[in-house]
Amino acid sequence: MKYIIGIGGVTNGGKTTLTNRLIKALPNCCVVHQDDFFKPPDQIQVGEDGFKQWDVINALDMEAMVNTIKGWVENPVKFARSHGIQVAPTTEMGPPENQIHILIVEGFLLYNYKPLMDVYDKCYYITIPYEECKRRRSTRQYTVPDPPGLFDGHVWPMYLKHRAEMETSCLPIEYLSGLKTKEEIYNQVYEDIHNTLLNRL
Ligand SMILES: Nc1ncnc2c1ncn2[C@@H]1O[C@H](COP(=O)(O)OP(=O)(O)O)[C@@H](O)[C@H]1O
Ligand SMILES: NC(=O)c1ccc[n+]([C@@H]2O[C@H](COP(=O)(O)O)[C@@H](O)[C@H]2O)c1
Repeated sequence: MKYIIGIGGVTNGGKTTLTNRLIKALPNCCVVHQDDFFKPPDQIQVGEDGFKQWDVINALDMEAMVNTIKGWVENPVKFARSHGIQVAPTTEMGPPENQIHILIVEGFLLYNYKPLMDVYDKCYYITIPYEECKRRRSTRQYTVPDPPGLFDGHVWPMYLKHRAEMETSCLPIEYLSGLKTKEEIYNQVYEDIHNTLLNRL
């Protein structure tokens, strides 16, 4: 059985932190990070506001991201092996039809791109309020550092726009408060996934 989990949400909400905890705990679990698909800086458009437009879907090579996910869907064992992830032997997992393969797709713009909308079996979305987001973001080092004013001029307005867009889609999204402790968020999600997978097997 294949199971694809989306961990979306606002920048610095705690997506990577949660994902890293889950991949350690879940069996045969691979991950695709949306951040790995950012185009190089010279291909990022500059908006009328003078800022490079990093927080839009065009800043990402979404075709490559979709192809990576398709690669996992076609052959999760091969995908895991080529990414250095140990696959449990079939004997440990029971018959092949009971073998679970999990893919976590993590990123800030997961639910705003049509070709990806129906790949997820479960959609999580982490939120934190403006002040906390700005505080966490101010300590974060990206490959390209944020110029002064980027958060208020581009990052936060784009987040609000994309979130509103996402909410008009029919995706069943489970919201998580990124203000809870890392442990609480992990426990909540782990239990949820665990119960869902037990019911499906
Ligand atoms: N539940 C949490 N409570 C407080 N700080 C958190 C929590 N989750 C993550 N952080 C911190 O917030 C920052 C961004 O976390 P990260 O997981 O990289 O976010 P994202 O992948 O959503 O951008 C890091 O410094 C991380 O330690
Ligand atoms: N990884 C990169 O190359 C890069 C460069 C510039 C900005 N960013 C920022 O990354 C953010 C998304 O990633 P997080 O959700 O991990 O914060 C966006 O808000 C974007 O502004 C990433």
